[in-house]
Amino acid sequence: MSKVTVVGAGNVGATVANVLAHNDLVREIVILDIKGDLAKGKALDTYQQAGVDNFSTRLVGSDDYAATADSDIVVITAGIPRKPGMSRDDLISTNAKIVTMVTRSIMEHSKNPIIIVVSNPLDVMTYAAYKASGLPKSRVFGMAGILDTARFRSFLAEALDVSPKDIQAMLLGGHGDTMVPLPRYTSVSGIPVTELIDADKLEAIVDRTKKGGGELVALMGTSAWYAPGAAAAQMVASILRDERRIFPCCALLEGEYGQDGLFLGVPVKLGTNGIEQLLELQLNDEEMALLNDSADAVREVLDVYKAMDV
Ligand SMILES: NC(=O)C1=CN([C@@H]2O[C@H](COP(=O)(O)OP(=O)(O)OC[C@H]3O[C@@H](n4cnc5c(N)ncnc54)[C@H](O)[C@@H]3O)[C@@H](O)[C@H]2O)C=CC1
Ligand SMILES: O=C([O-])CC(=O)C(=O)O
Repeated sequence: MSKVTVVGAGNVGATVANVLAHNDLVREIVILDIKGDLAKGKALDTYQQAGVDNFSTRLVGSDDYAATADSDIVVITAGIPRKPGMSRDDLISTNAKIVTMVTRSIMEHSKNPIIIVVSNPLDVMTYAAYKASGLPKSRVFGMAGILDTARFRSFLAEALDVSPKDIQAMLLGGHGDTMVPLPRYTSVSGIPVTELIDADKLEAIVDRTKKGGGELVALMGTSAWYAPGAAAAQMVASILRDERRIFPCCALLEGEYGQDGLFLGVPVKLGTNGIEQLLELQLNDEEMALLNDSADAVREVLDVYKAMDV
């Protein structure tokens, strides 16, 4: 049994902790937030759910990094979420400082954790955590692709009147409106999705997926948390159980997909050591062009980060 720290006791962080506690595969979850009482309250509330839902995971809330000592996995959700009218990239000046500071503090108390970044703008915040941690690339990666494919799958399930469980999908690129859902790698119980739905309808669903985060921000005035929190918890579970599941995650590319020195969403295998393998798909020209556009969009934000003094 292991120890997991979730940094940020807000909407996403509290959901990650809650879902993970229900999985009952972690000895202790520490929720850390600059708002110490909020962290303590969310931890206490979730632990009081243990008697109702029958799990053994202990939960501790704190604003002191000493409580995070010897964490096996750290999920970073600290930072501001966007409001209607903002893009994820607008969060960079605030969140780059937060993610960098959080990562340094974590590394003072845990020698060799696996870090999963959730804070936005995701691809660049994952880069920031990688740089601040000094950890190998297999141990620092970001959550976005599970969420984005889950949205794609839910829209397809609704359109086809089938269960989202039976839809397998893949998606590449940055966690922004340039993300690249891949219909050619999407199937319903093994049946290519392109055989089941009109091209026009599929295109509309791809477009809705790309803007899926913004749709929720417009509805709620802040960004989503249930699906994002569950997605990050699913990554933790694959690592702790050494399930070796293949998920689209934000990973450092060093030549793969023609990109170098950029964190971008690609399929990876998650096991005990973090990223056990990065899979390179045989993309056609159109898919590759879309991925290159997405990489260019991420690189623009990365350049802003690199020019910052964090
Ligand atoms: N990668 C993805 O797919 C998703 C990313 N996000 C991102 O996750 C982040 C968190 O979103 P929410 O939980 O909705 O926000 P929230 O505002 O509910 O919670 C953020 C928490 O971070 C804490 N915090 C701020 N600075 C801190 C610091 N230096 N140390 C420790 N804690 C600190 C705040 O006190 C707050 O409790 C946002 O940046 C959001 O854009 C949200 C959904 C999906
Ligand atoms: O849209 C946002 O700002 C939060 C996020 O990344 C998502 O829900 O996909």
